Amino acid sequence: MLSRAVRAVRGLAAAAPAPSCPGEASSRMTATRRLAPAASELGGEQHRRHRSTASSPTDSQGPPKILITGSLGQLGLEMARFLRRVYGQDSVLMSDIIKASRDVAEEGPYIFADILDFKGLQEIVVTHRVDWIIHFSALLSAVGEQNVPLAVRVNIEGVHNVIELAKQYKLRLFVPSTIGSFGPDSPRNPTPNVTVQRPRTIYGVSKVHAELLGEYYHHRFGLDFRCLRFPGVISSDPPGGGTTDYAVFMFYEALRTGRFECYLRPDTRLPMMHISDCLRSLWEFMTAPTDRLHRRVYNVTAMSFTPEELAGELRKYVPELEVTYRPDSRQLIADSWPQVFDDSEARADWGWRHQCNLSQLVETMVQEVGAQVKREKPADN
Ligand SMILES: NC(=O)C1=CN([C@@H]2O[C@H](COP(=O)(O)OP(=O)(O)OC[C@H]3O[C@@H](n4cnc5c(N)ncnc54)[C@H](O)[C@@H]3O)[C@@H](O)[C@H]2O)C=CC1
Ligand SMILES: CC(=O)[C@H](N)C(=O)O
Repeated sequence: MLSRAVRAVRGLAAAAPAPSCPGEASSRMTATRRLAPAASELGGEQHRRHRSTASSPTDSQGPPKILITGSLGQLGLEMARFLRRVYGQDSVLMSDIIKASRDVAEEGPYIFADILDFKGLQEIVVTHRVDWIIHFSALLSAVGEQNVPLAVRVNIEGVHNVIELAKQYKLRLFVPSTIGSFGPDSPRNPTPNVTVQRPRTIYGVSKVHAELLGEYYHHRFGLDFRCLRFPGVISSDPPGGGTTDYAVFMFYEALRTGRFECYLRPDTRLPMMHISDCLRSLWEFMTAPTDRLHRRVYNVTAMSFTPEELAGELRKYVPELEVTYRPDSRQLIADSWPQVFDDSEARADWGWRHQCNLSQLVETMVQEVGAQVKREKPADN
């Protein structure tokens, strides 16, 4: 089965390795232009640079071997599909602590990896000759508040393990951060790359910890640590228990029932991004030449909207959509987060550009969620 993200690139030049948001012809042209040089770099200078920082200095050719932790979550599965398209099926090792479906297991290598088990991770890195780790395992903002001790272990101890491993074996390490690493004392509109960060969730605290530790290991030990602060990521895969998840749920409920009860107020503005932009930003950042990176942690975003603005756009496809609002504890979290994210440093330093705007995002989600909802319905006899 082709992934949703990969399906989204149909129509782009075959050489283009990354998914893009389906939209106007002009944005497809831009995607093709931007991606073609990146694809050609894979066999060239940039590719060799990957390997020169990797575990074995004698490997001067071939794609990087990439371990993704927490790869059965909302971002991990699509990231694995994306990177397998770029580097080949066997170059990407998916891992998690839950059992993969048969379909996922058949797509490429999948192994058990608990990020709390340092020796187990060490064995994986050595046995599979890992070059990059993309560390996705985490408890997100809302579920983190439900189980703080577990969030501390997974989000903080887990980062200690992968960071130490990356240092020992000279791996390139990506750890995502989030708009949730900011708090009520941060400027919210816009929120710059460097500003006050006093988050009020264990999720946010753990992400600030990861950012600072990664920067420290970079400066102290030369670790190739890379971190993007993502906004709410929207895809048709089930989200993992965050505050921005309402935006995904709205599509499902609109297309299933025409009604949606939102747990945030209608005017709650939050930064957001379609998964195709998220995956591409990560890959472009991971392959950016070191001399372009003036920082190790960058904000990235695509848009900001409120629940009522999203509902307004969605009514172009579901005119009868009724949305009611019943704010719960997630409102408090959202009220402390950025409303508009300033990602100008990522744009200036390594050329970040989003491709998917609100209307394109809604069009894509309506198609994908619509197809899923259709499959849920029992077939007519
Ligand atoms: N989805 C979003 O909107 C955003 C996500 N991020 C970050 O991106 C990363 C991935 O996010 P999602 O895919 O949405 O999360 P998710 O909640 O969907 O997936 C997280 C995965 O971590 C795994 N996991 C939990 N405990 C583990 C352990 N002990 N060992 C190994 N794996 C374990 C879970 O089984 C799950 O598959 C997270 O670090 C998150 O903070 C950042 C900003 C936005
Ligand atoms: C923005 C995030 O980090 C995540 N989606 C959450 O809401 O917790």
